[in-house]
Amino acid sequence: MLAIDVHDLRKQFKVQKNREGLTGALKDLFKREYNEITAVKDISFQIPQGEICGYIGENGAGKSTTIKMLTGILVPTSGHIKVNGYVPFKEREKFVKEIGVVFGQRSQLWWDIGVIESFQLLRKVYRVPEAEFRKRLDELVERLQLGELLNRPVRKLSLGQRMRCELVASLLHNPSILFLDEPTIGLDIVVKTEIRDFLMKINREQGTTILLTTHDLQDIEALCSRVVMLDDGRIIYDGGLDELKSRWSKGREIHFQFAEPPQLDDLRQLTEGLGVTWTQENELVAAMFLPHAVNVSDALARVVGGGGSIRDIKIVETNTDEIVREIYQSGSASSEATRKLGHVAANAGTAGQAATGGKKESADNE
Ligand SMILES: Nc1ncnc2c1ncn2[C@@H]1O[C@H](COP(=O)(O)OP(=O)(O)OP(=O)(O)O)[C@@H](O)[C@H]1O
Repeated sequence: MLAIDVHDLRKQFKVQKNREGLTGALKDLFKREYNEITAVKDISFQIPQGEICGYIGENGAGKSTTIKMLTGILVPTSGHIKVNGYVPFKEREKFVKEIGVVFGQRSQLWWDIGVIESFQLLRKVYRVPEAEFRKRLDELVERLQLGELLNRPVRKLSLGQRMRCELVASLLHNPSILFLDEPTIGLDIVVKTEIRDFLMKINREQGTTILLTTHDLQDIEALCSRVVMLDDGRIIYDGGLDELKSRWSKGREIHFQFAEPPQLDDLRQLTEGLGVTWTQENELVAAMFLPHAVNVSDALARVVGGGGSIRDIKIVETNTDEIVREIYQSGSASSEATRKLGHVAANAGTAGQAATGGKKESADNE
């Protein structure tokens, strides 16, 4: 059985139009006018059990709306969804036991009570037997080093501590699918790394399927073998991360901060023949741009060995938004999208055999 099976999924929102001025407001009182926004436009994708898949796209692309439909919070306008064999918005009670959800920007823990009490409440909500709960809690607390936090109220936790507690909360009932919406947003690199390692482990050891929404390409690099990219409600890419990066991101940028103002010509000479380009960022910082084919350590060695006194070196990482933006700017998105959509459609065709019968479940907006 597929973990997630989505066919022709669409979500439209009705948004009230506000007419201008007093007469407009009066007219609105008597006869409301509405605009329709289509946030998700007939998308199809399938995720097998045990996969970690990144779900990316610019702000407003429709990621959260998809996740809300997949977790049963929103009812689709049309299309089919099955998550672990359930139609999320229809079979909620049974279905929620199968999934864990973490929205980085929102908490599922109660603010004023101790963390452990929130966990106990969730145990009751999910009807987890006490012995099983204890065993799981001990394991998760040890892994995420939450021991001394358990009795503190959530409002007194740092963001990193809270996020680790949110993860435990989402996993207490041992779900087989985890939905993570920006789980590392605002965290420092140490906590981000801890969380990524933890997610890798639960995926490897327990086969947990993970759908991850993020703007942080490092999250994707650390965790995902596959990426589904959304733009304006449509899937424009579904495939491996490496292919996406080599195809769409032009390369890496390294910033060197010098003790004395650097001479770009000298730097160009040092790296001659490598195919890198140099620009001046500010008085003391020069930026080296390396296309993918260039070996990073070769280029670094040449600059470092060049004799200038370097104060700091920073590798500037591309984030997912930049890749998405580059796709549009390169102007080749449409042909690529067509090719990829063809690929997606082909996949949907095969997976379609596993999908439920032909009846179309559709519902009104919430
Ligand atoms: N409840 C709603 N009512 C009306 N429009 C909505 C609603 N929820 C989302 N939208 C609209 O649907 C579109 C997609 O929004 P969505 O939140 O799914 O994007 P997103 O990809 O998750 O963006 P972000 O990265 O900013 O979270 C946006 O144009 C948004 O304004």
